[in-house]
Amino acid sequence: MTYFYLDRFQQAEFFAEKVNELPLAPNNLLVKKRANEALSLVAGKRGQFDKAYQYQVVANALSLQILNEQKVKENAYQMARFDSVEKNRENTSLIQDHELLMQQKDLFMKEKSSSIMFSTLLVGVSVGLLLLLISAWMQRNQFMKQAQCDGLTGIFNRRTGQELAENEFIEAQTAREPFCVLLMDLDLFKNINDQFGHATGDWALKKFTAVIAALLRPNDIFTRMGGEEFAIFMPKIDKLSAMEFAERIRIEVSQINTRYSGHEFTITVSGGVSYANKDDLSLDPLIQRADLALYRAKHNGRNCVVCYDNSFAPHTPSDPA
Ligand SMILES: Nc1nc2c(ncn2[C@@H]2O[C@H](COP(=O)(O)OP(=O)(O)OP(=O)(O)O)[C@@H](O)[C@H]2O)c(=O)[nH]1
Repeated sequence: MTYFYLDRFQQAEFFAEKVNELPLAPNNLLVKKRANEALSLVAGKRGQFDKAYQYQVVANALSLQILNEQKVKENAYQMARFDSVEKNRENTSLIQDHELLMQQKDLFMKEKSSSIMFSTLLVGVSVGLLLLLISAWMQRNQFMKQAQCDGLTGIFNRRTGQELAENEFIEAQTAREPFCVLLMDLDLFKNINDQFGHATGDWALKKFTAVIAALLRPNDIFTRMGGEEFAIFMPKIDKLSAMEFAERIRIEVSQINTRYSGHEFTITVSGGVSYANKDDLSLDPLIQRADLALYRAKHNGRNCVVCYDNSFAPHTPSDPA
């Protein structure tokens, strides 16, 4: 164009032709348009109006193409902007969703931890209560045992043993079943205490109890009546079997090895057996008769068993056995 305005048409035409030969790439559109305009002007100056017109048409077409290119670029730019705005919006929404999720997660974790705390507390309180109940129950059992049993030997004390035996006796009488009592008294026990001391006497009482406990039947009620006097209340056993059992006890006791007490001595026991009559209304007369038999055993020289019979008391009720 510069050459054209300097009236150097030939040079203007030469360079415009050169530019016009460039390929129809988007970067070349503008220069090609200007080249065609220059060629059109040159042709117009030379009076070649047809040619000028054609160059002008090409220049216009190129202008249009340039305009289209710009529009396409603008559209692309707008689309890109729109995309970017849309992506930003999506990002913001995603971030908000994420924050919401995190808050929900936080809430869930808090709820979970408080529920775990509550469960732990509940389990702790339950276990504590259970332990308290168990210890109360064990204490109750211990108190009951202490109230029912003799502290030294662990067998029933007189009150409990006689109470249990009384019930068994009434049941036996109602069912017309036999019932026997064996009263036992350790022989010359005072001598053991005096010679070897009270602790050895205690050892002898415990050993004596253990030996007899091993011989008892499940129904027998073994009782410490007091001091060195013991009783076995025997439901469902006749006087013959009761005598055999008493004799067995006597022998076993006489064979106790006392070496483990630290002293060597002999333990013997005397026994009195009585049996229930149909006229007996309570356990007391049986115990009294067993006591008489025991007294007779002591009188007979100790270390023996005597069974009560009518000869002890000629005026007592008749003996059906
Ligand atoms: N070590 C000890 N001795 C006891 C216990 N209870 C009673 N005794 C003693 O037992 C002895 C009983 O003596 P006595 O009643 O004279 O009778 P015994 O010496 O066994 O003579 P006999 O019964 O006639 O054979 C007393 O010395 C009491 O102190 C006890 O729990 N432990």
